[in-house]
Amino acid sequence: MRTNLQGDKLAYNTNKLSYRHTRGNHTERNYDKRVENNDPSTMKSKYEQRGKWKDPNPIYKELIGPESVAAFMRVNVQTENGTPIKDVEAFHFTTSILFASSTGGPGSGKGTQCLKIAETFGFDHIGAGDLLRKEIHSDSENGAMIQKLMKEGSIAPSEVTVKLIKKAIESAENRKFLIDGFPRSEENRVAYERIIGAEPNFVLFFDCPEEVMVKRVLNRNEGRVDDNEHTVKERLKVYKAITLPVANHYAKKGKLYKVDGTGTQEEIFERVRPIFASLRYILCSPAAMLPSIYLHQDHDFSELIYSFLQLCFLPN
Ligand SMILES: Nc1ncnc2c1ncn2[C@@H]1O[C@H](COP(=O)(O)OP(=O)(O)O)[C@@H](O)[C@H]1O
Ligand SMILES: O=c1ccn([C@@H]2O[C@H](COP(=O)(O)OP(=O)(O)O)[C@@H](O)[C@H]2O)c(=O)[nH]1
Repeated sequence: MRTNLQGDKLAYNTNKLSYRHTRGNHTERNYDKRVENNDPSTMKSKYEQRGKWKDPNPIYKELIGPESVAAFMRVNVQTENGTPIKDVEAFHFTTSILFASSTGGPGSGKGTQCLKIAETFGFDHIGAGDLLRKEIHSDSENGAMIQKLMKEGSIAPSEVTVKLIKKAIESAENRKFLIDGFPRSEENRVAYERIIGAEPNFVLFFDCPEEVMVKRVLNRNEGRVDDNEHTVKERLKVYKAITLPVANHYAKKGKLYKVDGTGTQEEIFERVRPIFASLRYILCSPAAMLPSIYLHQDHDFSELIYSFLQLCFLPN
């Protein structure tokens, strides 16, 4: 038995801190058993023996980094009688910032779906094209140049777009961003990583046949300078030559989530929803995730969490 700074009796020694448990006993024997059962390597081999082990979905590997898990532990470690241990480093909780991106051809439905995602799952929606259009209408020094490039179906200089995205991120209160229609080129991607200092945690890709995209663009009717037959042809060329390779880059990293972009808006959203539904559970309610797992100070918690997620929430 040890005491902390407030004089509370700690249930176990420092590397056996008890984790608040809604059921069961906090006896030392019970605790040891639980540590053994929930130890990542034990857990993995147990499920491997049963032929049930699958590598976790890469989305979650990205999201639940050791940093957020460590913070999670600090907040939740408690004494035997349930009062928080106050000499544990800090009581703040920091979830990793989540950056999601969407890509796909013009008219593939990115904007429409991203708005629904943002509304349903509490993301800040940052439309790269929207930011550029605002810039055109704000009479900024770059406005005329951006308008010319848009009309040609080309891509604006990366520095300009990334700085606008950065500003939008900085002025948002949220920690979850959905950056729509970006990155559109390899140069965009590199500039984003350099200026923002992060890469998207995952990228949604709306897969849509060309004729469907063209039809949607020509019916968009929002008065855009680039929604005409000539420009849409140019945009499709740019998309195939310059944007698709970036999507392939993310695919190789296991970050690309391809969504069939045909059908009604509702049908598409039902394909997107499961991806974000499980994310929401993880991001909004980390404390709800691990009600019965004891944590061991020296462990790499991320593996433990991956195992848990894999067993409980992931469909495959
Ligand atoms: N599933 C859909 N079926 C029919 N029209 C759609 C669908 N999704 C979006 N649209 C319409 O098609 C146009 C292009 O969609 P948008 O979301 O702006 O695409 P993107 O952002 O990829 O260019 C818009 O007018 C939108 O209302
Ligand atoms: O990161 C971006 C996003 C958009 N655009 C420009 O804005 C236009 C419209 O893009 P948006 O995503 O709004 O529409 P979409 O092409 O998907 O219909 C593109 O063709 C580009 O000219 C750009 O240069 N960089």
